[in-house]
Amino acid sequence: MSSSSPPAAEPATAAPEMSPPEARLAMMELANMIAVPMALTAVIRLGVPAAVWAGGANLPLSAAELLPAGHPDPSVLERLLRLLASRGVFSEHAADGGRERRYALTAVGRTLVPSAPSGASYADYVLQHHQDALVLAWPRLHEAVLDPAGPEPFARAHAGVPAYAYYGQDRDANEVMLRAMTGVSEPFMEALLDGYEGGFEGVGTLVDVGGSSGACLEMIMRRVPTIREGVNFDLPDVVAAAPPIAGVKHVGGDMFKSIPSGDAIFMKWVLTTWTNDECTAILKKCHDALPDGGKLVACEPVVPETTDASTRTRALLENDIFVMTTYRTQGRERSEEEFRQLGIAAGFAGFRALYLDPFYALLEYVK
Ligand SMILES: C[S@@+](CC[C@H](N)C(=O)[O-])C[C@H]1O[C@@H](n2cnc3c(N)ncnc32)[C@H](O)[C@@H]1O
Ligand SMILES: O=C(O)c1cccnc1
Repeated sequence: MSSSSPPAAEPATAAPEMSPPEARLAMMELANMIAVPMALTAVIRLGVPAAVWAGGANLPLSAAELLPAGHPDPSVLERLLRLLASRGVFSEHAADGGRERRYALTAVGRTLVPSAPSGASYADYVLQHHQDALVLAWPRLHEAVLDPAGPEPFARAHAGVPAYAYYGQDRDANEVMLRAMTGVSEPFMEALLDGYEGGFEGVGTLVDVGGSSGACLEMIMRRVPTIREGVNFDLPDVVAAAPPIAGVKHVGGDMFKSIPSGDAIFMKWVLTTWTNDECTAILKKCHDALPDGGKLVACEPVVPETTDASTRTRALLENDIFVMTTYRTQGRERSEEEFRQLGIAAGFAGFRALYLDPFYALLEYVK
């Protein structure tokens, strides 16, 4: 997938007229939707995806086989697996003449198993989003509507401490965040590097702003050997927990104050969490750190113009509300035009968007 225009929207199908019982059923499903991510979190905490995958075997296993021998009641786990099979995470197989249900991972379920040497996967992202500290913010979502200029729900739930500062104060939360970002970024970076051929040509020093563990930078440098030096720039507490990477210098600091200079800047999933004014401030610091003609390569979700029921639209709109709840009420997914305008406000002369992946777009700003 590589294009300068976003993936086509699903044809706008008029919502079929539902009978009252069908409508009540649809609302019953929505009212209990929390069961899906929490069942997912539970099976990950229990190590189920890795046990089923078993190094690539992916043989259908029963709940009893997934639990320690002598477990008093495997039916509790089986109920979670049935729900997740109905949601496409597991495939269900009948065994023992239909008396036993067994479960293997689908393609969706396989995203929960690490595919890169870091050992991180989408399972870490699921765990990050459903840890107690983040879940506590959700019941306060309506307060973001009533007080849109006030603190975001996460800060309201944590005595005014915003999420990034909270991670810095809590070793476990910091570790979970690093793994979550790595787990989501690694498979995307493969797609980016396949589609953005020549994009880093002529770059000797590349700075990753908000680079977290440095996993993205490591992948870029493995594929583009002409980059001699990588600078992984993030908050001091974050780089302190990042693993050493050959050719990469971890630098702690604050992107609102100053950003290390380089031939080009990479920045992934940073702008979405900040307000328009904060984004302009970050982009201005990037502009200052680049030579004339230098590029900022940003990767961010771009919100679709149309509203439909496709998986892509739902994933993007749900993530927009996650950002509103966790990072900033006015931090948000933006349209391509909004990203272009942010670049102009910061002094960038050129802009283009490439759609190399259904979730993230590549936004290229040229000084
Ligand atoms: C959502 S994460 C994205 C991580 C990584 N770029 C990726 O996509 O895998 C945003 C990153 O921005 C970093 N960050 C937040 N505030 C920052 C600041 N003031 N200066 C530098 N980095 C910051 C966070 O610590 C975090 O690692
Ligand atoms: O964890 C997330 O979903 C996330 C992180 C940064 C920016 N937007 C979303």
